[in-house]
Amino acid sequence: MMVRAYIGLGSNMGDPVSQLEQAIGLIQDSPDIQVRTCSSIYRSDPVDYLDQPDFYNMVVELATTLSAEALLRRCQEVEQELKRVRVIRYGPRTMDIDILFYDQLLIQKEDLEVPHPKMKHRSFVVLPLAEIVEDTERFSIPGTNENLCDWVEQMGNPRGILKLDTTFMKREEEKTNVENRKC
Ligand SMILES: Nc1ncnc2c1ncn2[C@@H]1O[C@H](COP(=O)(O)OP(=O)(O)OP(=O)(O)O)[C@@H](O)[C@H]1O
Ligand SMILES: Nc1nc2c(c(=O)[nH]1)N=C(CO)CN2
Repeated sequence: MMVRAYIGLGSNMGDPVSQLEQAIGLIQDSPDIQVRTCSSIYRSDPVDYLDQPDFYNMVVELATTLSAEALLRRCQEVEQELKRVRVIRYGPRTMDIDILFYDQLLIQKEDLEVPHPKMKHRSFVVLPLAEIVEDTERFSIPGTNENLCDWVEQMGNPRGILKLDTTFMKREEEKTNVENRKC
């Protein structure tokens, strides 16, 4: 059965923009996975562990016949192929891939929690997600009474995040507030 899934990608070591591009290429080349839509790339201040470079994040919509567990394994293989180095928890990494949503499923296993538990308050996930979801109000969050539009509204205008103009663009820009026009 073909299922819609959303993944979040992040990188803050090496050449993040090129690594995001490579990760999407590897995912697209996987049997049983199609890349449907990619958000813009967002550059943001690190959260949780602050003493590390800015992150480059994006969200991608997939169509897949893989189970959620098999999709997680494939995402972990792609992380490995990009030589992910992780020394410090929440610290710098060449590639981090999280499964945000897998259809409307609620999964609570030791090695896989979907919807991803931390994403609600992470502007670098919610904003790119809202960019590629057609109707944020109709996008309900499994396990809650909320929809994506509620999350966007609760977030207000987050600081320290910049949407890059072009996907896969390499340009240093001054960080400003991202204007939050969805909903
Ligand atoms: N939805 C999910 N997507 C990806 N990994 C998940 C998910 N839920 C649980 N995990 C588990 O998280 C484990 C550790 O992930 P990782 O090392 O990337 O954490 P982290 O990136 O440091 O922290 P964060 O959870 O804040 O992204 C993985 O081995 C995986 O089994
Ligand atoms: N801005 C930003 N900060 C982070 C990120 C990330 O992807 N983007 N990932 C982390 C580890 O999960 C910790 N902090």
